[in-house]
Amino acid sequence: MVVRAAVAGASGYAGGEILRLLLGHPEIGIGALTGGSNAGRSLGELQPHLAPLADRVLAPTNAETLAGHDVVFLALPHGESAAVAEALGDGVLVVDCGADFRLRSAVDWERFYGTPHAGTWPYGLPELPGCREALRDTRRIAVPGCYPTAVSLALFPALAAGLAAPEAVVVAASGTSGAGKALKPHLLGSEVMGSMTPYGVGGGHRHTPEIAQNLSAVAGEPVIVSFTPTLAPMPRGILATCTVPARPGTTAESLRETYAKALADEPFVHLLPEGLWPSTGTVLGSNLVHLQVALDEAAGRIVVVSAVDNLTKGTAGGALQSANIALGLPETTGLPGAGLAP
Ligand SMILES: NC(=O)C1=CN([C@@H]2O[C@H](COP(=O)(O)OP(=O)(O)OC[C@H]3O[C@@H](n4cnc5c(N)ncnc54)[C@H](OP(=O)(O)O)[C@@H]3O)[C@@H](O)[C@H]2O)C=CC1
Ligand SMILES: CC(=O)N[C@@H](CCC(=O)OP(=O)(O)O)C(=O)O
Repeated sequence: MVVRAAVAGASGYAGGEILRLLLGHPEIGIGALTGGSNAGRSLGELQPHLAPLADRVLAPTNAETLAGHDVVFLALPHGESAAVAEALGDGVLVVDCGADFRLRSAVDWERFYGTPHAGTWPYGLPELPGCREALRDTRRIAVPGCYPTAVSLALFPALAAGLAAPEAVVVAASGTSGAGKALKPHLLGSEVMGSMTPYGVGGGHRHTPEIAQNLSAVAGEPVIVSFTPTLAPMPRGILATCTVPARPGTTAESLRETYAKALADEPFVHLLPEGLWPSTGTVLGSNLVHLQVALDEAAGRIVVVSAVDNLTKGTAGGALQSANIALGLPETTGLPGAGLAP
């Protein structure tokens, strides 16, 4: 075991998923585990599914408890990462699952998060053009938001190939774990079970500028994004339905060929066989992204549907995939390439 990793926020959903994946990673050993209000409690009490780590006690989250590791995964609320990362020094690989270092625009950051912008780190979505190269040898990684992962991977091939005009409309459903483990009154079982509702409607969701940033970079021009998230009565998973206007000359064949070519070498992002549509169930617990494309000729729009597990490829798996690249390991090491079915 050559690499030692600490996980801050080990009592949360994202931290727990990072640990589940690290338990199966042959090159990374698990060092310190830290929490916030749960510091001092054992992981067995908090994350009983992580049986091999049941006796590990959570330390408080600070520079002392996180020091002495090669990699530190931060799975903390927004705004908590900058101070911790600064105290860790430049030689440590810091992988931040929070939003703090994702956006390039300080104006967008302040508008959507309401605090001063901490900075911008290499973006942990290797499949986006240019991102994989920027992750090699970096010591800082900003893990994308779960919706931006699902949406950016769905639309980048069409925009990069010039098949689509730069106006995306996205409606995406997420499982409740996307909101984290802390108690939220609108997320009680009786509010969520058997019911669906949108939120952040009208451009208010903080993932809107992150999606626009990613798509604009691949399109080479500003992409306007209308994004409507919805909450679905399931613990995990995102299903994103994304549409963009088809440019004249785009055909169903050219669309399919473009996606097949763009994704041919990707280990985790798969264009499903024709006629088969993505479902959250089939990617559950895996680092997979399933896509399907169609040309709606009557509406003149390209339709792309993507499915990801928000906690795996949408957070912890994406974090580990990017960390593998930064550490010089094969990108797929320790990552589940198959989902659970049924
Ligand atoms: N859930 C998801 O699908 C996704 C999450 N993320 C990001 O990952 C990060 C973690 O999210 P998630 O796991 O869902 O959230 P949770 O609420 O489940 O977990 C939050 C974790 O942070 C700890 N924590 C809270 N406040 C503090 C503090 N002030 N100082 C130190 N530790 C603290 C908590 O500790 P304790 O419980 O001990 O108080 C807990 O371990 C967030 O930035 C989130 O945006 C990113 C993509 C998707
Ligand atoms: C269902 C749900 O509430 N999902 C979260 C997104 C989770 C995510 O990607 O997280 P961060 O950008 O916060 O890291 C939300 O909409 O705020």
